[in-house]
Parts: sequence; structure tokens; C-alpha cells
Amino acid sequence: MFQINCLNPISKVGLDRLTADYKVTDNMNDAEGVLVRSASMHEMDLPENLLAVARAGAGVNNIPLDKCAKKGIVVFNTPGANANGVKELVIAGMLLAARDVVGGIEWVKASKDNADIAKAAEKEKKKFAGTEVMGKKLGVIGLGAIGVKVANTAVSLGMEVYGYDPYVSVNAAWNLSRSVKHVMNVEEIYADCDYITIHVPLLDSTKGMINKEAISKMKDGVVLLNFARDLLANEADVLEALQSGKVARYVSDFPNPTTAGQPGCIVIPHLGASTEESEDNCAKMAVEEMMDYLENGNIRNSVNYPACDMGVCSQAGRIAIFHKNITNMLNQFTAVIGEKNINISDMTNKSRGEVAYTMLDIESAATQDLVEALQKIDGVFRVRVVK
Ligand SMILES: NC(=O)C1=CN([C@@H]2O[C@H](COP(=O)(O)OP(=O)(O)OC[C@H]3O[C@@H](n4cnc5c(N)ncnc54)[C@H](O)[C@@H]3O)[C@@H](O)[C@H]2O)C=CC1
Ligand SMILES: O=C(O)C(=O)COP(=O)(O)O
Repeated sequence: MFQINCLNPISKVGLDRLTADYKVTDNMNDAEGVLVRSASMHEMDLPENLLAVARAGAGVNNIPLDKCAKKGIVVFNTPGANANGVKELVIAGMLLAARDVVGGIEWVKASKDNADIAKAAEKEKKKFAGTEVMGKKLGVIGLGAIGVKVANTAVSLGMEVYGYDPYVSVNAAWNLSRSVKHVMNVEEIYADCDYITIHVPLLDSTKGMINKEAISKMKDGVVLLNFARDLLANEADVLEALQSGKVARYVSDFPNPTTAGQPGCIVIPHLGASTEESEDNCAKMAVEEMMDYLENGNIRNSVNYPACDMGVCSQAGRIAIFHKNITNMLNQFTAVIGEKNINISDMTNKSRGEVAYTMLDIESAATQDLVEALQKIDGVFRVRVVK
């Protein structure tokens, strides 16, 4: 029986996939698996029995990935599962910014007791007028699951779309409309675009990328859309640029004390992935990835360990070893197993950066003695008996 703890509400469609071998527990300390959305895990103590964390969503900046890797805890996410939900809100954000739709709606609310509201509206509406997005230039920074969808939809709205992603995947490139102009230098986007939207992960290398210097290279009156993470922008710099008129509007999905209620900011309460469809898709994918890992040791869509798939184990035993990606590890594993007179019938070894994962199917069940001997090898983080 595996115990699963949910740190955020997770869609029932996903949880319903858990079989009788699983129990949902309220206590994280009992859990072998954790399902999470945006709850921050950085300050949490990670229980010794915890094997996996599945993020029902894309961004994993709320999870201590390296700390988990060194404890042999596999962290998963659900690539693309909420991308359409975010794309639709980005398009809505762009249209909200093209005219002063929010200001207009607020005016109507404030005028609700005016019996002559219809006539007053015809007089006032010029204050809220704007431009159309057709024919305007949109720059998309980050052409992953969301960026590609946003770029393609903007093409169909008649926009001229520029895309920038130095690490674009083959799959993303295949899915990108041929009308999107691929730029090699983000500064081309800064110089030319009327709207700029960012869809990159929050990493040390991307933090604060939309700052004073970047903004100074942008067109006057640019609209910035941030549905990725607030810390990607230096929002104090953005506010200054809003005040000077350099930036016309800042649309963000991440409320915080800096931008909430500020003139020129349209701030949405992190609703990008909050659709029934996205929540169901993410939960299903997260639960399935976690189950395949807990039951079979297979790793798919991990963000801190390499992918590994050995199907369902048909042998007497299966062991998974989490270790440093250094020389001579496999020799030591096979030697220890050989000394116990156990035959290895199948084996996979994969690495990712500084860590590696080795899975071995063995012809007799793993003993405590064997596990301890493997655990003692220098560079091993964790030994898990899968079967
Ligand atoms: N508002 C919301 O509710 C949601 C927000 N997000 C945020 O959006 C981000 C992107 O999500 P996805 O598109 O699903 O992720 P993804 O992993 O499919 O795409 C990210 C892309 O950014 C690119 N990239 C990385 N560094 C870059 C750089 N310096 N310059 C340009 N491109 C760079 C990568 O090559 C990749 O193609 C997530 O990391 C998350 O922070 C994701 C889902 C929901
Ligand atoms: O998937 C992401 O990165 C998101 O930002 C969505 O977050 P949420 O699951 O709505 O808390």
C-alpha cells in the first residue's frame, strides 16, 4: 500500500486513477508520494520514506529539486498538460490590454445608479478606446508548450509573430507555425515588438530578465505579458517604465504587493492553469507518472532524474539505485550483486547532469544484506527495492 499526500487540492479525475493499492493521507510524514501544485516545498522537511513528488503543472520553482535528487526523491511535472489553459488567458490578457477594457468595466460598475448610463457611456467611451491586435507585432520569449500555442494563435489573429528560444526542442519547432519568425537574438524582439510575452521557466539564468536594461531597448508603449513567474521581471523597473509611459501596460498572472492595484498593471490571481480541463489533465498525468514510478521504478517526465523505462518487472526482484554520475559505479554494483550470487537479467543506467539512476532486474529477491552493501558504495544516495 502506497500513501499519497496532496499539498494542494488535486482534481478528482486524477485521484480516481489511484487503485486499491493507494491511500490518500493527510499527513505528509506518512507519504511515499506527494502531489503538489504551487505550494512551496522549500522550507519543508522531507520525510525519509518519501519517494516521489509529482507537480500537477509545469513550473517547479516551488520544489527543492537538488535536495530531492540527493535524497533519491524523483520529482515529476506534467509538460504541456495546462498549456492550452494558459494560452487562452494570455490571449485574453493581450486583448484586455489592447483597449482599456478593465477601466471601462470599472466605469460601468461605478455608474450603476446612473439612469442615463447608456448615454453617459457613449460620451465616456473614448477614454477606454484602444487599438486592434491584428497587424501588430508580438514577441514570444520561450517557445515551449505554452509559447508555441500562444505564437500560433496570435498568427491566426493576424499578428506578426516573432519567437525566441535558444534551446527550442525539435517537437516544439515542429509544432510552430511557419509564419512565426524565428529570431536568434532576444534584442530583435525588444526592438520591434508591440507586445512581448514571456514563457520561460524561472531559473537563476532567467530571474529578472525583464529589467531596466531590457525595457530600455523596447519600443515606446510596449505591452508586457507575464504569465510565467513574477520574478522573471524586475517589477520595480516595470513600474517605473509604466510611470514614464515607456511601457503601456503590464499584464501579470502573479499578484504581489509590488504590482497589485498599480496604475497600468492588469493583475490576474494566477488563473492560467485554473480551468477544469487543465486541472484534470495535470492531475491525470501527475498521478500516472507517480504510479508507474512507485510500482515499477519507471521514470517519465522527471525534472531531476533521467527518463528510464523497463516496463513491468517479470523477474523475482527489481532494485533502483540513485547515485552520483561518476566513474566506476556500475562495476561496483554488479560486483556486489555478483558476490551475493545473484544473476542480473536486465539493467538500465541513465544519467542527468550530476546524478544517475540504475535499475536492475535480478533473478532472486533482494535481501536486506544486498541493499546495505549497495548503500555503502561511495556515491550512492539511495537504494530502493521496487519489487
Ligand atoms: N500562469 C500559470 O498558471 C502557468 C505558468 N506556467 C509558467 O510558464 C512556464 C513555461 O511553461 P511551459 O511552456 O509549459 O514550459 P516548457 O518547458 O514547455 O517551455 C519553456 C521554454 O522556455 C525555453 N527557455 C528556457 N530558458 C530560456 C531563455 N533564457 N530564453 C528563451 N527561452 C528559454 C525552453 O527552451 C523551453 O522551450 C513554466 O515554467 C511556468 O513557470 C506554466 C503553466 C501555468
Ligand atoms: O503549472 C504551472 O507552472 C502553474 O503556474 C500553474 O500553477 P497552479 O497549478 O495553478 O498552482
